[in-house]
Amino acid sequence: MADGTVSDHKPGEIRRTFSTLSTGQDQNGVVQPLLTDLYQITMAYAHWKSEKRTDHAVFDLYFRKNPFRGEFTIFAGLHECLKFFNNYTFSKSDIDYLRTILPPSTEEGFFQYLSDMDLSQVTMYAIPEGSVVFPKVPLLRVEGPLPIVQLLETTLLTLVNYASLVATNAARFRMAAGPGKSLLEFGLRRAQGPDGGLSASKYCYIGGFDGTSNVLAGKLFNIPVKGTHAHAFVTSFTSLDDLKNRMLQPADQSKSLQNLVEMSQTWLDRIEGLLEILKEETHKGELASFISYAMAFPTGFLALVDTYDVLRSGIPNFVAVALSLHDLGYKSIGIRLDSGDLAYLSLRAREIFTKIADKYNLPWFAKLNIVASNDINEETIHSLNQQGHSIDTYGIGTHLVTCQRQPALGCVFKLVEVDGVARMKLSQDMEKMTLPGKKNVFRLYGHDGHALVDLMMQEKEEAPSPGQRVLCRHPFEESKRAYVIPASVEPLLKKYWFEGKICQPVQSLHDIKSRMESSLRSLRADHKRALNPTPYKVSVTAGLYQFMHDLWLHNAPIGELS
Ligand SMILES: Nc1ncnc2c1ncn2[C@@H]1O[C@H](COP(=O)(O)OP(=O)(O)OP(=O)(O)O)[C@@H](O)[C@H]1O
Ligand SMILES: O=P(O)(O)OC[C@H]1O[C@H](OP(=O)(O)OP(=O)(O)O)[C@H](O)[C@@H]1O
Ligand SMILES: O=C(O)c1cccnc1
Ligand SMILES: [Mg+2]
Repeated sequence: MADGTVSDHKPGEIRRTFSTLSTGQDQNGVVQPLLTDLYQITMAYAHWKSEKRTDHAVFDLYFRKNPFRGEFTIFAGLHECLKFFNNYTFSKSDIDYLRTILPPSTEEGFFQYLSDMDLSQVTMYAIPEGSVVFPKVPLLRVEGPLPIVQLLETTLLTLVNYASLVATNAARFRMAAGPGKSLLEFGLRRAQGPDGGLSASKYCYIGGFDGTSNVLAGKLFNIPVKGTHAHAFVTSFTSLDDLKNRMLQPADQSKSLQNLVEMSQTWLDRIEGLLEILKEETHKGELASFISYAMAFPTGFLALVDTYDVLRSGIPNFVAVALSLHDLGYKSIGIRLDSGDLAYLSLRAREIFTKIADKYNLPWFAKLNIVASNDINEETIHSLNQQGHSIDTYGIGTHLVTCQRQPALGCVFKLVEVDGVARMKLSQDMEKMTLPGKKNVFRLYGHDGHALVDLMMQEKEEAPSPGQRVLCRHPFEESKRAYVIPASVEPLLKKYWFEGKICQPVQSLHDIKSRMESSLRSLRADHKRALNPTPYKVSVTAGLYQFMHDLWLHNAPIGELS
């Protein structure tokens, strides 16, 4: 991203790419077999002792409800799941530690079994990362020896849950802001710890953000890093006397050094009438800080203007320094607003920039970038849009990365089949029933290219074909059903892990971001609107419907009244 709006540092040539990470170093050494719940290990032991080592299990990873009162979710985290699979081995120190926490009666053979364990007998199908996904549909289908696949549950969930939640949050911010705005993730300081911060930067980028302030995320994931400066930089200056270095080299290297402090003061004199301020009112410590920043970044000057008074001090000081820089051949970038009424202040700032542009015949000045930050959430952006504003870039931290509106997605990992026999978890709550058996999933599209419905079916059933009518049933409500004649059909689950290897081309973060954009585009607008969106239909074939309802009746005990 090189929009030139905010000081940015483009990815360097020697930067490690996302795909090289996948083959080599771990981004996150924390992701390892012991990053799991104790009960996975105890179940593995019990399975091992019960001779269930070779039972062939199928598990589905899915969520039950879209987050943020929305009707869609962005699936993210798959690449990290594959890296986890690739590196899956219990080290000697892992085994030594497990010996200390399992009862002394634990048989030696089990520790040997763990030491020898790899994922060569595990197969994983997944929906491509960055896809729009819906409740109940398996995002991952993991098959293999029962104790081994069970052991993967917690780690897969921790890799998918937050990634998908925060990517979805980012996509919602992007939709609220609109395509023309720049979105920067500023959340590291407020995230749930260092790993939360790093994951947020990565998955917000997938979800539609343009960059992050997180430097390590930039280095690790090749994401554009961007930023402005803080209030502390402004308040660290008290007067112009704080400026020891006052001379700046003009852009034309053949010209001699010029005194930026004198030039800025002269410009303040010249603009005070036009801006209807008194030049004495502008804070001279603030002016000094702007001059200092401008000296350091003459081609990337952007000032935080709300430390003292946006209209009577911050903006006039910025304008004076920006016009001085212009005299020296440099174009400034803009301002950041971090408090007050962001709609009103952005409009007033634009008015002032336009006045200057007209008066001094500098059309670019009217287009200066206005960055807004300060506890912005999705509703704030919708509200700003309604009010009218002139913000070009949003810097968003807390609400984005902490997902304050809904802090967890609630993905689950459920057993659906053992040795070819379907399993089903019953619940009073229909939402919590598992859809039994090994399933395939297809997305059916209409003639206008929009997705109509996701259809799950038993693995043995024939895939739907374009132009052929197929009955799509609500999984639980008998009366809800519809015939669909799809214009096109997309199989959603692809084989990603087989015989100990990743078996699809590794996607870069940029590929995943592009998939997110195209996948979201294929969703009708009414499913995406902020208020009361229409639910997208997730359905099952008549065959799967009958199968699961028979199994349901078979498993549910018949009560007796007395
Ligand atoms: N025009 C606007 N419409 C809706 N919300 C806005 C608008 N302008 C700002 N906001 C939001 O209103 C809140 C204002 O925050 P707050 O009440 O803490 O005041 P503040 O501007 O930060 O003042 P101070 O810096 O003096 O504490 C922020 O969450 C901000 O995103
Ligand atoms: O508001 P967020 O969406 O979380 O975005 C990140 C915030 O981080 C910085 O604030 P800082 O840490 O300086 O604290 P303050 O603005 O709350 O005083 C910056 O000025 C933003 O306001
Ligand atoms: O660069 C910025 O302006 C920034 C970075 C982190 C948090 N708040 C602001
Ligand atoms: Mg702030």
